[in-house]
Order: sequence, then structure tokens, then C-alpha cells
Amino acid sequence: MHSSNWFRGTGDSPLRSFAMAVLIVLPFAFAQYAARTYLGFRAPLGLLIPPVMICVVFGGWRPAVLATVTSLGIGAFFLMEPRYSFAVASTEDRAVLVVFSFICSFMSLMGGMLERAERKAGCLMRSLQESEQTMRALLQATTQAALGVGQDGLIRFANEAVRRLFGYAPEELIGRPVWVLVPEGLPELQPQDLEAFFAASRTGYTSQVREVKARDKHGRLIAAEASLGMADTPSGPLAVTFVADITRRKEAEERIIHAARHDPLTGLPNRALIYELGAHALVAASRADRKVAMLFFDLDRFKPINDTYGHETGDRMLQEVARRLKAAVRASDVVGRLGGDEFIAILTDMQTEADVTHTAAHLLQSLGQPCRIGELELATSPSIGISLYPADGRDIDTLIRHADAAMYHAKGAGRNNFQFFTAEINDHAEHAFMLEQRLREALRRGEFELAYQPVLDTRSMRVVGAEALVRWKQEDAPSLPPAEFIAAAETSGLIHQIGDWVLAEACRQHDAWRRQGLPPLRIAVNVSPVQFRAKHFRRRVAEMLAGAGIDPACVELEVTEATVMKQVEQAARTLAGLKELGVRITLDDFGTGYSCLGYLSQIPIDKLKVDQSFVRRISDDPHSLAIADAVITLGKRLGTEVVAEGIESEQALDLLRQRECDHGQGYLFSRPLTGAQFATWCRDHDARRVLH
Ligand SMILES: Nc1nc2c(ncn2[C@@H]2O[C@H](COP(=O)(O)O[C@H]3[C@@H](O)[C@H](n4cnc5c(=O)[nH]c(N)nc54)O[C@@H]3COP(=O)(O)O)[C@@H](O)[C@H]2O)c(=O)[nH]1
Repeated sequence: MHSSNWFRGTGDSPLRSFAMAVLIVLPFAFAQYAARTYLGFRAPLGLLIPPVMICVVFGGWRPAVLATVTSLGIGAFFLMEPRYSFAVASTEDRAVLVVFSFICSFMSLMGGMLERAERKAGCLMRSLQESEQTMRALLQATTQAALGVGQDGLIRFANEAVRRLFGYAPEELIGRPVWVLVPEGLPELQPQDLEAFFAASRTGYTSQVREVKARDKHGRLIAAEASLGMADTPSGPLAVTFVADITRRKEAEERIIHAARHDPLTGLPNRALIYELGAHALVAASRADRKVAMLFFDLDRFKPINDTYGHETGDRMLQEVARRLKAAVRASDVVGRLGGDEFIAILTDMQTEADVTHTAAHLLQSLGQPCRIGELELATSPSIGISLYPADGRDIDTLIRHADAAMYHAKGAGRNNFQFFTAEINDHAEHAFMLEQRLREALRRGEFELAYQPVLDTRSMRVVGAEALVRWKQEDAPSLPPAEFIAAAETSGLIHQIGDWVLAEACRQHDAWRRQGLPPLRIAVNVSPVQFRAKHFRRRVAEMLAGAGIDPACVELEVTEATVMKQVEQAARTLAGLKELGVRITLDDFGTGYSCLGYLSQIPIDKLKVDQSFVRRISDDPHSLAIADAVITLGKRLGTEVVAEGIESEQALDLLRQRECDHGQGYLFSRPLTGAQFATWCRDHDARRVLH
């Protein structure tokens, strides 16, 4: 049967043709519907099926299709007379139509799936392209040089910023080994370690940041920071590195580190660096079985130069000393400044003590030469203490401590000389060290107490005040007088805490006497030169007074003449600050040594205290009497009160009274007493006075 017969066959009518067309289109429409419903998209390929099938069925291939269908046995089912047959088609045509519909559905389905796969692939491709473009744009936009390095160490990727950092065009770097850029400092990018880096990344290696030394095209070394990460690419893992130039940051860091380890005035190593370099020197000496000498320098008469000619001159002198010190030792030796006028030289690689002596003598000679500073020619000299490694100590701390002790010995031996540390100096230094430890303990345990010596009006013999004198009451031992521990407290700096305690305790006792009904009194407190020169002394006094709630006018601070004389201008400022607080100032030990009276008008004082060395001899020694006389007269001229200490006899008291010395204190009246004894003594004294 061919197509024309088929059209002309049974029931061959427009209606039959229409029915055939509907039957062909229906499965196709169904397939389209199914694809859209269940797969969610159109199947455009299915559109080709109807015309193809129509050609097949109605064209010359119809017999072949029928034969195939029949031979496959499918046709038998359809060739059977169906119970419900298509009214418009022959059995063969029905079979053909069923086969068509299967093929149609299958093709539509396949077409749909194909289309879906294509669309998915297209989407993936587009997103890949997008992310690659984004990545490229980001890598190009960043100011940091970005490199991609393969497992073989070759650069696979370089962004535009590499040009700025390394001087290479990006394309110049592609394919070149990364160690042309990173010659040192980043082990992961060295040939031998690169493999290990990649291996580590496979077992969960996380990104890291390293500081590296990189090299640019011109061989210049750059301080850089490399952030390393790992990327999986189709061609294998890639070490992705961002490299930032941190030269400026490193320079700033180095400046900060340098500043932290060097003395700003002389540029020499400071204490921290001296310890560090010294420790290295000791290790090296120990390996080579050599000696190291620690030289501790203190400049003689530097303070007066500083005070007289000003800090600028003093600073220039210290710079000159630093220069001479450096010039006099070898480059391998260490020269540093501990602070103030104290310098250190660590002489390494010494074989004998004679070597050290030779260098010390040379340094003494060099530093003793006058310094020309502007118009001035100023001379200082060093006192040098020397300790040796390993004999005098095996660590820097001990060596410096022992050299310092030897330096004090040199000062005591007339200055401008050097002294080696000895067993005798050691004993002395150890005693000082032990005393310092015991003082700390004493402060912690509250072992200090105050004794109070009455101060009387020489005319009326009324008690006008008390001088507070510190004592150290030791367990199972007699109390120690201040002469035994004040110097050690000053050296160790513990005097600040002790001084604070003395002032606070004296104020507390003053308040207690007031409450007990004692007449209004002034309380005198001794101030150490170390306390007086401390930066925050005024503030400390203000806090103490405020804490005690005492009327500041009742407090007399006793400062020695020597303390004031050492730095007159500075002392005058400090005294003026203290006066602003409302306290009174007494110049203690007046007449002992300095007696440069010209400065007295510059400083605000309320009282002069005639030193007890004159008062005790006032009746036997005309010279002492003359001095006491002069001090009292001077006090009158200056409008200050005058107090004489150390009055031990009626005779001395009479002489002082005759010269109108205002106040007096001494064993004639009373030895220093406890707070309670003082109150009783005052009452008894008043009673005796009334009776007389
Ligand atoms: N920084 C501080 N220094 C203090 C403090 N307390 C005392 N000191 C100073 O210690 C030095 C010795 O003092 P001290 O052993 O207490 O002796 C004082 C008196 O006991 C003694 N004195 C008093 N009258 C007489 C006397 O008639 N004869 C005699 N031989 N000695 C006597 O004099 C010392 C008082 O001296 P001064 O201070 O000059 O008035 C002494 O220098 C104290 O300053 C303190 O808390 N902090």
C-alpha cells in the first residue's frame, strides 16, 4: 500500500484526514505538555517530529515502517480487531499511529532533556566566565602584587601591581621561577620547600601571612608581607600569594625598636640593649674561654657643670663623652649609657687583667681631656669601677652591680681613677644589698616608728612644736637610728615610701595631740634630698596633707642647706611649689659647708636651723659662737625664724637667748620621745613652767 491508497482507503474522507492529523498532533502535544509539566521546559526538538513523521508515514517509507512494526510483533497487538477501534483508521494505520506517538513522546522527552542539559551547561559556563572575570578584575584592581605559583615553582599568574612592586611586567614573570622574586625569608617558596608547602595544603593547610625579603628587577631588596593561600585549579593546585610592600612600616618599626633600645641623647645602647649585647658577649667569651670586663663610668663634677652652664651644655658634654668612649674601644666592644652621667663599656675578648688595666687607663686619660663646648672649655673626669667575667660574676646583672660598687670605691678613693671589684668591696656591697632587702621587709611589716623631740620658744619656754625623727624598731633588737638606714633607703629609692609614711604618721600624731587637748603645735618633718628632687614630690606632699586633713600651716618641712645648694634654681621652684600648699620651710643644718649666703634671698624659707655642731660647742668655741651669732643675725635680716638644735646646756641656752634665737631643741629639754611620752612631757613641762 502506498500513500495515495492510504488516503483513498476505507473512510478516506476530509473527516478521516482531519482525524489522522489530530491523532498525530495529540501525542506530540501530550509529550510537550509532559515535558513542560514534569521537567519544566519546552522541547523544541519535538517540533520537528510531526513533519518528519508525516513524511515517514505518508511518504514512501510507510510500507517499511509497517513491516518493521509488524516484524517486531508490536503490530500483532494493533492488527487484532480491537474492541474499541478507531472509527477513522485502518488497523495498520492505528498501529503506525501508536508507534508514532511512542516515538514522538520519546523524542520530545529526549529533546527536553537535551535542552535542559544544554541550558545547565550554558549557565555553568556563564557563571564560570563571570567569576573568572570578577577574579581577574579584582586581582588587577588590587594594589598588592598577586602571584599564582604552581607546584613546580613557576609563576602562572601575575597581576598588574607586580610591575610597581617588582619592576617586572606581569607577562615577563609568567613561566619564571618564583625565587627570582623571593630570594630569602619565605621558605615555602624555596625550591626545596615548595613541595612540602603543597603537600601540607592537601592535609588542611590554612592561609598564612609571612614577612619576607623580596627582590625587584634591579636587585633591590624589598621588605614585603606575603599572604599565602592555596587554590585548586583544573591544572593542579596553585599557591596564591599577595605581596605588599611594607618597607615604610618596617622602617617605622625599626625606628621604634631602635628608640626603645638606644639612648636618644647619645645614640648609645640603653640599659635594655646593654643587657642584651652583654649577654651575647658573655656567651661568646664562655665558648672561647676568654674574659670580659665590665666598666662602670660615673662622671666627676658633672652635676655642677650641668647646674651652672645649663642642660644644653650638659647634654653636649655627655655626647662628647659618648663619642670618646666609642673611639677608645674596639668595634666589637659594647658602649652604652645607663642614664644621667653613668656609662658602661663591655670589653670583650680580654685575655689578662693587664689588658683591662691598659684600656681603663686609656679611657681615663681620654675622658679626662677638657671638652670644648662653644666658647667654654669644660673638664670632667671619670670614676671607673671594673668587674670581670667570670671571676666577679657570671651574668650581666651581677657584673654591673659589682662594677657599680667598685665605681663607688673609686669615687671614695679620690675620683678620676679606676678600681677593680674586690672581696672587700663585695662585702660592703653585700651589706648594702642585705640592708635594702631588710628595709623592704620593714616597710611591709610596718617596723618604722617616730620619735618626737620638743621644740621650745626660748623666751617663754612654751612648747611650740615637735620634730619627728624616724626609728626602725627591729624585732628582738634595739631601735636603729636613721643614720644607720637613711642612706641605704636613699640609694634604693625606698626613701620615697618611708618619707610618705613619716609625713602621714606625723600628721596623724599631730591630730591625736590636738584631740588630747595639747596646745597648738607645729610638727617638723625631715625631707631627704632624694625625696625633695623627685619629680612628683609636691604632689605627694599635697596628697598626704589632704589625706591627713591637717592645717598645712602646722607642718614644717626641713630641707638641708646642702640639698638646696646643689641645684638652687630648681630647689627654689620646688620650695615655691611647696609654699603654695601652705606648709612652712625650714633650712636644716644651716652653716655647714655651703654658706653661700647670696642664694638665700632667692628661696622662700620660713626658718633657719643652726646646726647642732655649732650649738653644742657654742659655750667653749668662739668660732662656733660666731657662726651661731651670724646665722641668727642673718635670720633676723631675712625675716625668718631661727631655731637652734642640739642645746645640751643652760649656758648654751643663755647664749642663744641673748642673741634672740627664737626656738630651741636639745637634750637639755628632752630627748626624742614616743607620741604618748611627748604628750605627758608637754603637760608636765607646762605645769613646771607655771610653777616657776
Ligand atoms: N630623711 C629623713 N631623715 C631623718 C628622719 N628622721 C631623722 N632624720 C635624720 O637623721 C639624722 C639623725 O637623726 P637622729 O638620729 O634622730 O638624731 C636627731 C636627734 O636625736 C639629734 N639630737 C637632738 N638633740 C640633740 C642633742 O642635744 N644632742 C645630740 N647629740 N643630738 C641631738 O639630732 C638629730 C636631729 O637632727 P636634725 O634633723 O638636723 O634636726 C638627722 O640628720 C635627721 O635629720 C626622717 O624621717 N627622714
